[in-house]
Amino acid sequence: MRQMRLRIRCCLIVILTILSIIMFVSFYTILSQTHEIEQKSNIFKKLPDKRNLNHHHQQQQQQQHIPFWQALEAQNIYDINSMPRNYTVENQPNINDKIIENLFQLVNNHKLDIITDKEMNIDEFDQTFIDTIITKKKRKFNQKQDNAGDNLNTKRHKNDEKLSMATEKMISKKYNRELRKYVINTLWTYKRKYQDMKEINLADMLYEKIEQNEPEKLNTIWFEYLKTVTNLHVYNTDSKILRRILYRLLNNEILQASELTQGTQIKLILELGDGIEGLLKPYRVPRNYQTLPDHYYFSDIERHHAEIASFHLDRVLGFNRVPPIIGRILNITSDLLEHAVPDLAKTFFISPANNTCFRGRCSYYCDTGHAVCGRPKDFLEASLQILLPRPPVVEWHKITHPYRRSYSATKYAKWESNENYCYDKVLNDDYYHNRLLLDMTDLAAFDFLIGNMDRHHMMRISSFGPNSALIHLDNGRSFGRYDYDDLTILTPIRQCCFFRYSTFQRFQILYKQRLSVLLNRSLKTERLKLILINEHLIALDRRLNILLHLINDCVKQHSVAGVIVHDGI
Ligand SMILES: Nc1ncnc2c1ncn2[C@@H]1O[C@H](COP(=O)(O)OP(=O)(O)OP(=O)(O)O)[C@@H](O)[C@H]1O
Ligand SMILES: [Mn+2]
Repeated sequence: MRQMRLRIRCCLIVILTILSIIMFVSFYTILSQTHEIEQKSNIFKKLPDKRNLNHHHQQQQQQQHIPFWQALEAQNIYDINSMPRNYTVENQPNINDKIIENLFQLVNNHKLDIITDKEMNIDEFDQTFIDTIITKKKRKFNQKQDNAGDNLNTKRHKNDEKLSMATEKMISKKYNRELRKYVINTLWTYKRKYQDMKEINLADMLYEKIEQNEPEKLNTIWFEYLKTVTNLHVYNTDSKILRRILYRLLNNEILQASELTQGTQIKLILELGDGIEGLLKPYRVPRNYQTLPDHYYFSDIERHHAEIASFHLDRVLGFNRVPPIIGRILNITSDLLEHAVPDLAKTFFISPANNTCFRGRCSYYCDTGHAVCGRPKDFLEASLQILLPRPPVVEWHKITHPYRRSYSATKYAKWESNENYCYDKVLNDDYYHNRLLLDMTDLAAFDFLIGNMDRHHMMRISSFGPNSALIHLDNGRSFGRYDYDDLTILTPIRQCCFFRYSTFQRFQILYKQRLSVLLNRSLKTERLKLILINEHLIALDRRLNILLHLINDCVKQHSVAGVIVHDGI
């Protein structure tokens, strides 16, 4: 009997030991996985960003470990802990709220929205003066174009400086004044011409083509969405379709993945069924990664979260010119590799860390050293944007931005040295005597807020005809700095001193209700967490203030009616 008891006890002890070993092993495995997550931040602690070396010690103490249970919740745990959070803003502006309030009052007193043509408070411009000067200047400009070729080289740059100095002398301030009046007049004429025009939508425009070639697409959600893509915007906030199309982007099964060869950095086209095609840009860098100090805007890596944030900001600003986009988590193997066309499939591999990667074939960052890899294994965050119909179905206008940067480390663009550039090149050109001018200033305001220096072209659907809004594509190189506001992005507004009335009114509301609060609210609807870190939100409020100060400077110089234009849009 005693022996029996002893045996039972022994058995119990053995079972308990085995159980505790199993528990210990499984607990260790879970812990070590969390440890893997936390290790990343440790790596960054050992290798601080050079710019922040002086702050580094401080920040090291500030960085805290994220508890295990929080780590399970936060998908972007790498992002949250990966880099120092302390910073000082460079070129901090002198902001005065009173100036902004006064500006609002001044503009509101003008009641630009109810002024009729007759009451327009702009003096008659001198038509003959404009005519003679414009023809002269056009001839001169064409000559310059012919002489210098199309390259932005230093030699030409020096030449231009001489020429533009001469031009400036020849064409007096009077010319600029007359030209400004003339442009405002053309915009009023434009308004009169188009204000009663019905919006055109893509569904109506493409109906026959689709009925002939792919009639099955007429009953899709995609076709419903096309009804809301018009010459004025690429979605309708009031329509249920926006929610439905975002839902499809987020949840539809991926049927095929291929690489979009246009552009420089990796992006995939995903076929999503229901007629929908999506443009995917993958996770590349953490949310608080700042553009490397030695990188020009044209070397900067594209950020999927910047694309998503830009969509939300554009919507908050009331433009509705960024095609709908969502953040989505994908499985690299089952969502992408298993549906990849052969050319793309060839570029997949398993990394030494056992993560699935692909590198694609694009011209920038498409080598094994810069591959897109799962973190961990197959887990990939990406942005997915609806792909609008492209040529030959729909014709696009790709307009070289007059304020395009030089895309070279050694060369300058003309607008950088010629303060009269807007009058010389933009206001002078009847190509801009329509909505394009104020679309361009809208875009400059948008780009300044998001910190995008990479706006080399302006895109619009030309099939809509001349009254067609710009479409704000390609915002991946924005939100690169939160500690620096690049004032040169505002050059179109500073030099032209024009701004759209409706945009100004919207900005007034956003200023009063706080842009960062409204944007953050919009971002909360996103599935991916923490699209913009707080530092970027703070920067947005700061930049809106700077922009309003700039408009105030313009108004001081040219009066309200000479700057703020109500073009009916
Ligand atoms: N949502 C979209 N709908 C339709 N076409 C699109 C869309 N997004 C991008 N495109 C087309 O694909 C081209 C390349 O996309 P994007 O500009 O985002 O890539 P990129 O690598 O940044 O290009 P680049 O190097 O020229 O700046 C665009 O110029 C445009 O013609
Ligand atoms: Mn680009």
